[in-house]
Parts: sequence; structure tokens; C-alpha cells
Amino acid sequence: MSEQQRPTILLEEKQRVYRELGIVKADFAARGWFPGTSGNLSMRVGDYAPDRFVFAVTASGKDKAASTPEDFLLIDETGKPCEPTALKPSAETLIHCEIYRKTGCGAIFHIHSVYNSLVSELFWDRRAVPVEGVELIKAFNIWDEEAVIDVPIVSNFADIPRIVPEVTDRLDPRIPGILLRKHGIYAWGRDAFEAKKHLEAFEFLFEYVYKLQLVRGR
Ligand SMILES: CSCCC(=O)C(=O)COP(=O)(O)O
Ligand SMILES: [Zn+2]
Repeated sequence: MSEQQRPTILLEEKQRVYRELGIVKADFAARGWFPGTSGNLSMRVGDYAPDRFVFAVTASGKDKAASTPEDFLLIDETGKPCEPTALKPSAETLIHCEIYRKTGCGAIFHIHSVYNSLVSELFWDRRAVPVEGVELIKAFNIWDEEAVIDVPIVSNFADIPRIVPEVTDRLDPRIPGILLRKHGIYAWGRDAFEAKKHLEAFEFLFEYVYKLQLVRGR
């Protein structure tokens, strides 16, 4: 996107988004959701447009439990920084771009946890984690009696651009999340509040599904 075409980002809007992401980052770090510098967060900045947008994303490889003035940078829809910066965007920025493009969401949170990694491997043969009739499915605004959902799982590759088409193919408009095999989960929502709600629900459900398997001796 050329300098001229780029939507104007108000300084106050950028600061508001950085502040909000900083609060989420500290919260998730306190829960142990960023082991070994893993995980990344992003949030849209400015006006929404389906094919032209800007978002703030975490800088790559940082200790996400620490709070510094260099935690976030602005990225355009192609995955490139929108302002001159020495910071490196998250290595997984292209996955964020694709999720924004496909879903129109406002915030995306990615974490690695033991339970999301376990279920992504346990159910790899089905390419989805089935969750049956658990109340917390309602967190995804699915209110059917005894609802059954399938949380998609896609291959994980060291080469991130190879993951992008897998995400494109498997995104389910009803399910605001996707698992990368033996890697972690991406969860999203209209805003940071909703993305966090979805992520918390996924993590609860993955722990439940895993423990249910154990209890049933499978
Ligand atoms: C050490 S974790 C490996 C990379 C990863 O999966 C991740 O979530 C963090 O990458 P980033 O570049 O966003 O720090
Ligand atoms: Zn990751």
C-alpha cells in the first residue's frame, strides 16, 4: 500500500490499541499463556475495510511477560510495517492478515498451551476437535440445545506462508478459532473483549475434552 493510499492512523487511536493490547498481554502472561516467548496478539487500528486495513501486532521473539515501549508495531494487510521501525513483527503476522481478511474480525490472540497442543495431536486424524453439549459453547454465540462443534486443526509448518492457505480452507464462520497441530490456537472476535472470551472458552473446552478422554480411558 502506498503512503498516499494508507488510511490515516490517529495517534490517540494507536495509543488506545497499544494500551488495550498491553493489558491483555500482561493478563495472558500471568496465566502462563506465553511460555518461552511464544504467542502473539493483534488488534485492528482505525477504520475497517475488507481488503485494506491496519493492525497492531506484537513484536517477534520478545519476553511477552515484560512490558516495554517496543512491544507492538503497526502492520498493513500485506504483513508489512506501516511506519519505519527497527522492530520485527511477529513471525506469524501473515496468519493474522489472513484471519482479518477472511473474518473481518477486530482482534486476534494466539497462545500455546499444553491442552491446546495435546488435543491438536489427539484429534489430528479427524482434523478437528469435537466438543459435544458443553455449556461454554454458548461463548461462541451458539445456543442450540446440546450443540456439537468441531474446532478445526491445520498442519503446522516452520515456513509460515505454507500455513496460510490451510487456514483459508478450514476457517469455519461459526467457530472463532483454529488450532495449529502441536503448536497452539488462534482465537478472534469483534474486539479484544470478545477475542479474550473466545480464547478462554476454547482453553476450558480443550481441557474438558482432554480430561474426559482420560476419565473414559480412551
Ligand atoms: C518460541 S515460540 C515459536 C514461534 C511461535 O510459535 C510464536 O507464537 C511466537 O512467535 P513471535 O514471532 O510472534 O514471537
Ligand atoms: Zn505460535
